[in-house]
Parts: sequence; C-alpha cells; structure tokens
Amino acid sequence: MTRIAILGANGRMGKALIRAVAQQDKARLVTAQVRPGNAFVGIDAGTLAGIDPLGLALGPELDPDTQVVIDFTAPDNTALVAKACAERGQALVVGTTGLDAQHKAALAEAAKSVPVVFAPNMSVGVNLLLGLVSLASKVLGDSVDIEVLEAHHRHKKDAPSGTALALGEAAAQALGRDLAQCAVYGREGITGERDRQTIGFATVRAGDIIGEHTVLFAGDGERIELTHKAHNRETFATGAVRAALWLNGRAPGLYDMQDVLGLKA
Ligand SMILES: NC(=O)C1=CN([C@@H]2O[C@H](COP(=O)(O)OP(=O)(O)OC[C@H]3O[C@@H](n4cnc5c(N)ncnc54)[C@H](OP(=O)(O)O)[C@@H]3O)[C@@H](O)[C@H]2O)C=CC1
Ligand SMILES: O=C(O)C1=N[C@H](C(=O)O)C[C@H](O)C1
Repeated sequence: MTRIAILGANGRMGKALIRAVAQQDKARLVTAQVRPGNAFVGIDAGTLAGIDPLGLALGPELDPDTQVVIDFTAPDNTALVAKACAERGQALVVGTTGLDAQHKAALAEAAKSVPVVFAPNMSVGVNLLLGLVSLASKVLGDSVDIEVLEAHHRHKKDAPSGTALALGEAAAQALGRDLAQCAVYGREGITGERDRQTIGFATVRAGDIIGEHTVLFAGDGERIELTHKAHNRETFATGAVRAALWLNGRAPGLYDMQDVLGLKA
C-alpha cells in the first residue's frame, strides 16, 4: 500500500486526484493538503471531491508517514515542495506546468536524493502522441511546416501549455533543431513569410475546455494533423497515481511518464 499526499487538494486536479487515489486498491490517501486558512480546512476530502467520505480532513499539515507526494499546484510552490521532499526522503510526482529553468533545477536537485516523476501531461494518450510526433517529424523532415495548437479552460495560468511545449520539443529534437531558437509564439502584424525551420505555437483559452492539443504537419498538397483531446481530468489523475505507485521504492532520479509507461526505446 503506497501512502500518498495530494497537494493543492482543493484545486481542479486536486479533486480529481482524490477520486483517483480512492479508486486505487494499492494506494491510501494520508494527506489532502490545502493552504493554512483555506475555506475547506476540516472538510472531508472525499466529500469535497464528490465521493463518499474518506475519513480524512483537508488541512495544511503533511502526514509524516507520507511515501509519495503528488503536486499539481504552482511553479514557485512546486520548487519549494521539491526541496522539502528531498529533505524528508519522500518521492515526488509533479504535474505542475509553467516551470522556468530555476524551477526545473530545483526538481533536478531533489532528484539527486529522491525519485521524482515530472511530466506536463500524465495521460497515456499524450505520452503516445509524443512518440507519434517524433516519428512524423523524422519522416516528413523539412518538407512541412510544423505548428502546435492548444486549447484550455479560461482559468489556466500558463501559456503555451506544458504539453504543447513538450510536443514542440519532441518535433525539434527529432529534427535536430533547438526549440529555444526556432519557436514562434503567436503572430501579429506584418510577419513576413513563414520560415520552414520554425515551429509555431497557437493558444486558445475559452470556457471549460479540459485540454486539446494538435500538431499540424502541413506541406504542399497535403497535411497531417495529430490530435489529442482530454474528455475529463481523471485521465491525468489516474496517470499521476500510476506514477506514484511506480515511483515508490525506486532509486533517486528524474523520471517522466515515458519511463512510467515503458515507452522509452
Ligand atoms: N501534468 C498534467 O497532466 C496536468 C497538469 N496540470 C497542471 O496542474 C496545475 C494545477 O492545475 P489546476 O488543478 O487546474 O489548478 P487550480 O488553480 O484548480 O489548483 C491549484 C491548486 O494549487 C494551490 N496553489 C496555488 N498556488 C499555491 C502556492 N503558492 N502554494 C500552495 N498551494 C498553491 C491552489 O490553492 P488555492 O486554492 O489556495 O490557491 C489549488 O489548490 C497547473 O500547473 C496545470 O497546468 C493540470 C492538469 C493536468
Ligand atoms: O492546466 C490544465 O488544465 C492542463 N495543463 C497541462 C498542460 O499545461 O499541458 C496538461 C493538460 O492539458 C491540462
């Protein structure tokens, strides 16, 4: 039985994670953390998540017996959590997106002493899509224009999504390009003709869209569109819980969902 703590338990993903852990026989929820003073402190985690009571109240304290921490919060907090997990010897699953180089360095540092899974998208489908994008990029090469399109709900704070950036990175790597040099984030005004070496990103924020990503490979006379659409947040949450079970007892290191799902060659 893997003892799991969920951080940001009152968030959209936090609630989906509570449901996912409750459904998993091999996992037990020992902490559903919210910030001190949060309106939900003391409420049962199951009740908040819309399932039967779990006998575990939301609160700011972390159960010291926690084996794996699951963090879907915000970049600055995630970096602090990584440091704390390393100090306490707890494994960490990070789904938070919008991390900059310093935040990522904090994860890498923690991964020297505890096992960490970090992935901008925990769904099986998106992790399969990363491989398909790599393959399509290699086959089509420089004969196509590559654009990454993404759409999310109006509350999302970062753009482009972490998944869109990972898809762009998969294409760039397959083509031997440096994404930092070839990415174009939106266009406006007299942009001039498109440079085929660039990888474009387009972002939509609207309503309650859970998460949709398309990678477009457009050539002369034809195009391929590889699309993933998440129908609910359970698809991410069950992936995160799967990662937590996979991580428990593993050697320190920085892993991703490709490792968890056995998708690496
Ligand atoms: N990897 C994946 O598969 C997925 C990743 N995500 C990512 O997960 C993250 C959360 O998304 P979502 O659940 O929609 O967001 P929400 O805004 O619904 O939830 C965020 C949670 O984090 C807490 N939080 C925010 N800032 C801090 C902080 N500084 N310290 C402590 N707690 C904090 C919030 O608490 P409070 O309410 O008190 O502010 C809230 O509980 C985003 O980065 C998103 O992109 C989302 C879906 C899938
Ligand atoms: O904020 C979200 O909701 C999501 N964020 C992740 C991202 O930035 O890629 C994953 C998913 O698409 C939902």
